Amino acid sequence: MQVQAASKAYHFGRDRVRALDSVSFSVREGEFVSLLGPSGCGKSTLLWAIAGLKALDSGTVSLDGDPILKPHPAIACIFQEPTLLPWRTVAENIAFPLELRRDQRDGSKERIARLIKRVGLEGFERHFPKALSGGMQQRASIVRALAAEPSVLLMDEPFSALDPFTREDMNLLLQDIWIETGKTMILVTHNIEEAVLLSDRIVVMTPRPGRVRKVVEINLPRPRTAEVLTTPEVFTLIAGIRRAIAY
Ligand SMILES: Nc1ncnc2c1ncn2[C@@H]1O[C@H](COP(=O)(O)OP(=O)(O)OP(=O)(O)O)[C@@H](O)[C@H]1O
Repeated sequence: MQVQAASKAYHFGRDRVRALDSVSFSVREGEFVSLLGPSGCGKSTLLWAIAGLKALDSGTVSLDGDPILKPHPAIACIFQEPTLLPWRTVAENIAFPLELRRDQRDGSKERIARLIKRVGLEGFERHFPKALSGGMQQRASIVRALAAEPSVLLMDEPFSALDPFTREDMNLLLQDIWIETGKTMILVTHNIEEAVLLSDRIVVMTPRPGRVRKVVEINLPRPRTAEVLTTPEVFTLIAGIRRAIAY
């Protein structure tokens, strides 16, 4: 995945907000990269452009050399809100994107059943979303996103509406899924600890206009647990990232 000189401004009336200014970075296949920065630095704008859901003013996004100008079957997204359809059961919600694409590949049912079990939703397939907790709804969103076997998973603050304990559980689940599936993952977050726990590299962004301030490699062994965040080495790392954001 390649982002090259991505720029975008929003206009409303006579005002103009430069959301992104010549942002460039690349993500290797199978890599976990976080886009980290304060509110308003253009993280969501950038992620939506990578998803093919928002047009850039200039610059390009490409996957294996193909320009991304509209949603791409190899790229799936998970948003802050679970966005499950309230009138469909968990199983029907998960199958929905495949239905829309008329994707009837052999083994979809088995794959979905395996994923449901993997995220701990076995037994809840016939429940409606409102009967599930926020964490369970996001588990269903993860399965829905993975059901069509994308190669890239984009996530826009997927756990920020959850309580801290559930959030930690979800982070560890996501790490396990990343290790098991080897998918390329790009996470938007403003939580430094979350970014350090999960990422191979963190792209630290500046606010208005959003630019790349620095790219930080996280060379901690995996699988990582929350304890990794309490070591002096990681403490220093987090302080450095915090300084980079504040400066
Ligand atoms: N549709 C829009 N119209 C006008 N301005 C917008 C629009 N969407 C975003 N912006 C502005 O562009 C800038 C970047 O917004 P964006 O949502 O991409 O940032 P963000 O880093 O994801 O913020 P947050 O962490 O608060 O979600 C902000 O200043 C925001 O106010």
